[in-house]
Amino acid sequence: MGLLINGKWQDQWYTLQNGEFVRENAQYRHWVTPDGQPGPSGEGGFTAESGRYHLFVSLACPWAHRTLIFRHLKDLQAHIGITIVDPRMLEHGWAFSEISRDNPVQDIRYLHQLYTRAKPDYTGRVTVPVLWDKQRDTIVSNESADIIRMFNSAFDSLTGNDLDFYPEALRNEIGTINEVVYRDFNNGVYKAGFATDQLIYEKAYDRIFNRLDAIDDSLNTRRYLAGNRLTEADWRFFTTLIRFDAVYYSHFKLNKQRIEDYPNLSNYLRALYQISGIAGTVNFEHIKTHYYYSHSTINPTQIIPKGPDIDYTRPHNRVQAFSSPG
Ligand SMILES: N[C@@H](CCC(=O)N[C@@H](CS)C(=O)NCC(=O)O)C(=O)O
Repeated sequence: MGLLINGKWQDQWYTLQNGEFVRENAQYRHWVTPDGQPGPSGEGGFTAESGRYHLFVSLACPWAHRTLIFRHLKDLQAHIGITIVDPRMLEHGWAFSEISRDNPVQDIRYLHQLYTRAKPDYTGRVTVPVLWDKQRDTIVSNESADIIRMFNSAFDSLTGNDLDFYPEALRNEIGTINEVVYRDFNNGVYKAGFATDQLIYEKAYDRIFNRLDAIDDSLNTRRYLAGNRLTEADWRFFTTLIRFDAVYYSHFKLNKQRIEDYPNLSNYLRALYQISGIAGTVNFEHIKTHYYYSHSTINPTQIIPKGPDIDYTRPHNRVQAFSSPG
């Protein structure tokens, strides 16, 4: 675990601010667009082309997981390759192991070498996911929220897949949901888990379970977070939800209750998991290994729990609950 300072790797744990983990903003915010025009941020010149871009991901990471889900939902597998890092993130940070022989960037062992290849004096954290441009030999984006939006539409004319998880009419609603779900849940679990101050931990814990209670209630009348349509808001929520009972409940001390114990959330989670191809993006071995083995300040023995034993393929009630009577 560490970061780059002026292009030099330093092995160190997160620097907290008065006991609180504060996430660093992603530094690469360019956009792939259909014609290479600049997107909402960064420079232009990143035209959507088959085989030009490559994703570096961890199967453990909830942020990287979003990009894998969108690569699948939008039929981008044949157009965008992936390299999966080793789940154990230790003194060199994310590293490539024998499972990542398909790395298009040769002669690198660690992800930080990809960052310094793009910018030799890079200063900052070295995170997954990374969307890499093989043609310009640089990073397009290391922000999952942007990458899923590019995947949602930029390659549509190549794939012929025009499924839209960020529909114009729901954008305000999706934005509002994303903001609170990020603050209280996606990032909230890290705030609780990495806290070195009791009150900071308890504040994050309360926010998480208040938010889960509210969403569980809202799922009584809404099939998905933004109403009756499946959107990016659900997929951003899903990647934290699916890790909760296996990791966050115990490793991050979020043990008020499990997602399994929520009537609506547990069914909603299984419904998303059972959408075609999604289970294939979920790898509990990588997920558990990463957190329990890499966070040695939290789990110094590096013992990885065997359980839990939850069957996400068992039936859910979401279709039945939302089919109109008669
Ligand atoms: N804003 C980024 C956050 C990505 C992120 O924090 N990834 C974690 C893994 S789950 C990481 O690579 N952490 C390494 C580090 O912070 O040193 C995104 O959503 O893409």
